[in-house]
Amino acid sequence: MPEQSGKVQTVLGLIEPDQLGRTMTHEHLTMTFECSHVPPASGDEGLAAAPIEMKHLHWLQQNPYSHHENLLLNQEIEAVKEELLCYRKAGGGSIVENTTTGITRNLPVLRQLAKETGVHIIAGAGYYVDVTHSDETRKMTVEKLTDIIVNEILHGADGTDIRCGVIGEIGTSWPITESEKKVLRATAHAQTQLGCPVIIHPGRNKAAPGEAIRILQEAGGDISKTVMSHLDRSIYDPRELLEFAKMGSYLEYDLFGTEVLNYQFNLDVDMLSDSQRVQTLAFLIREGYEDRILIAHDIHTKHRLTKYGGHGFSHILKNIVPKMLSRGITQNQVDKILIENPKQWLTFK
Ligand SMILES: CC(=O)NCCS(=O)(=O)O
Repeated sequence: MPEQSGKVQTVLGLIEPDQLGRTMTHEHLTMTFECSHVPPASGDEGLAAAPIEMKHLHWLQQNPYSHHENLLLNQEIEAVKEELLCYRKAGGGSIVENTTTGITRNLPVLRQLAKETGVHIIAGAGYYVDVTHSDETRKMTVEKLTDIIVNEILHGADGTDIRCGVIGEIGTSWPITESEKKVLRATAHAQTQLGCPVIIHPGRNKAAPGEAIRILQEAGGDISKTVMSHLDRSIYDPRELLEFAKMGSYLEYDLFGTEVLNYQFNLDVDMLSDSQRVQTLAFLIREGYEDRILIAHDIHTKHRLTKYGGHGFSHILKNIVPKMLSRGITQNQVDKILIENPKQWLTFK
């Protein structure tokens, strides 16, 4: 039985699950997102190249992926540190930092932030979406990929002795590519060996979450210990959502704070507002899924930091929790979503 059994693995070492406290299960503290750059609309090239300024903020909020500098969250370590101190003050305890290979994971920075702020940080093992896979990664067998992921959890990643505490976010596109399928199978095999938590980034299509879960399931993965991220932009129809929920994964609404008219990555999607996210949580609770819900902000660009006029890492604790309570979600259910469910998920079997 690995030493992780019954514990949660942070970048500073193993902790007791009860030490986690309120936990955001899908965030990034340092990463790059150039892989997802969207060319600006014709006429907006000047805005896309201008420094981030108050007078451009609305444009940036609506076009976050068209501004190169906005995609470099790794340049904001000091601002993120300030945010984490505020997060602690607001009652936050832990953050899952699921930056994986391909979007510039930086484990020494995560360890430094954990030491300086007292926030427990759980780092992610594995690989982001196909466009970020190296030729070497693409050529690897499932066995080789499994070994790498297991090693990132048992011994440390990126040449450090800093150990990841969760596999993911494992990136998938739509349709899921061959290289991504291998990584999903390796994820399931590593999870079988380690009894660890897994988190998946689905492609931007309503069929994507189900397909990723099916691949994991066929490879022996433990779906009850797997989180499906980004449901806010993936499955809208209530009946389809309940069909997906039956598959048994955690259901994550992790784009709290994102309010956009056009979702740049898929213009067919009407991105949920925060009010609609809260309504969806209430719906899932009524349908009996309160043990399966997780929430977060998935901050991955500069403009969502308070330094740039954004909502920051404390938005859920300061603004969304009161809204949940005012819409009939009980304090006990809020605590389940923010404390108990993350704890169950993050504890190694
Ligand atoms: C870092 C990351 O993968 N964020 C997800 C953005 S998306 O719009 O939900 O795909």
